[in-house]
Amino acid sequence: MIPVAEARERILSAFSPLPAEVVGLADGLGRVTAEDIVSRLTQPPAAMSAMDGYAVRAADVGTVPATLRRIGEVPAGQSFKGRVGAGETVRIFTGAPLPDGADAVVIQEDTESEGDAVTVLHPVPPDRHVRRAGIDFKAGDVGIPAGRPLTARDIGLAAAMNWPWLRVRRRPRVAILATGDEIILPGEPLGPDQIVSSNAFAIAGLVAACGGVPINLGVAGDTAESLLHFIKGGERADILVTSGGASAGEYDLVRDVLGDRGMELDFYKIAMRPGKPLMFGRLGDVPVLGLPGNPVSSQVCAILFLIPALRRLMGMAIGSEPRRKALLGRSVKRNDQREDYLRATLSVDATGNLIAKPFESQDSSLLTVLARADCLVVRPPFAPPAEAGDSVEILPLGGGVLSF
Ligand SMILES: Nc1nc2c(c(=O)[nH]1)N[C@H]1C(S)=C(S)[C@@H](COP(=O)(O)OP(=O)(O)OC[C@H]3O[C@@H](n4cnc5c(N)ncnc54)[C@H](O)[C@@H]3O)O[C@H]1N2
Ligand code: MOO
Repeated sequence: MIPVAEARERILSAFSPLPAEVVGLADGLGRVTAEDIVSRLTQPPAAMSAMDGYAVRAADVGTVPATLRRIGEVPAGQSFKGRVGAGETVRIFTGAPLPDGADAVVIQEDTESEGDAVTVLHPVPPDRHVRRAGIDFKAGDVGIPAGRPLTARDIGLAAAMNWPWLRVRRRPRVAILATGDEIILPGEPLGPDQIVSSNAFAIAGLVAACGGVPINLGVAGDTAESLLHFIKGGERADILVTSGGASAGEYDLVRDVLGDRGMELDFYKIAMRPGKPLMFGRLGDVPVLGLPGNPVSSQVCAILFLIPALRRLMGMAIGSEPRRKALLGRSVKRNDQREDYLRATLSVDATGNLIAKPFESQDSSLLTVLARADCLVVRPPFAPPAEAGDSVEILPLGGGVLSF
């Protein structure tokens, strides 16, 4: 059994960023930038009015009331051809360029006008209600760095920087194969002793949520023939993920069958609970991640190992997962040699502390517990017993809220 951190490193070292592709801006949401997005323009391109009112020379309205002569107007999208001289003003609108000579804008509510005479009732300092050229960004500025999954806000910024298309990483194709004679698909007629496949669907959801393309290969039976037949569908994938058939029984064939087929095994078995019989190897050009069959083991391993692999394929930085600290909501026993990932709820107590309360049962078959968990409490190998109130490390789980 190798430690969790080593398994993660070995998996990561098998992946490098996928080639880039060009997508239309509107299709960029969630895609990962393959290069810095550099502005093609300066924004605003010139000094602009932030208000509807009058462009003035601040020096002219230091003492009020001050009556100025209106010499023209400038709506947004046009520019004033002349120059504002002493005692003069130009009617201006929000988003219009400030005329030469003016250095401030008086909002129209602070003026009275009669014919060409505009009386300013309140003084303004230079630059009041003026947005100077380039205060948002300048041509050549990096707006969005490479390796960032694009939010709706980023798309808006890229559009403002005048990009109709973007270079992003190709989405990783993840072939997912469930295994087991007892496994059927949701909705199929259910025979006695059969189990409905949840793993492949949960993994597919995770892949899609992370920006990958899940390819569901179906369910292989517990024979070499069946496995070999089904894995063919994974040939053009960026990674093949299997679920089940990973442990010690006579029907747990994945490692042996893929081995006979030429898979180079990198490692098998890690010091982790749930997820001990994790396997990683390479079949031809395709990395293979063999997840255990137990549903919680399968999903927790996908969170810990498949997500970082996808991030690397998409050229994203691989930091450590977003781990945080919380206080235990109940006591836990000493840990053995396997790093433990306990399913737990998160809440905030009356004094504002984050409380992680592990579920009483941590059996790796319990899908209800996993679905209701807000985080995983990480217990290092050989951690001593811990009491309610002790500080622990947690790995928050995403909760159905779209990131925008
Ligand atoms: N003698 C030993 N037995 C087991 C060991 C061991 O070290 N020695 N390890 C245990 C651990 S830990 C795990 S985890 C499981 C992993 O088993 P497999 O990967 O071989 O998985 P299966 O036997 O195929 O299935 C286990 C369990 O999960 C259900 N399953 C399988 N696929 C799916 C699916 N797609 N959707 C939902 N549920 C699925 C399957 O019906 C079984 O109940 O092995 C222990 N045994
Ligand atoms: O590792 Mo198994 O995943 O303990 O159930």
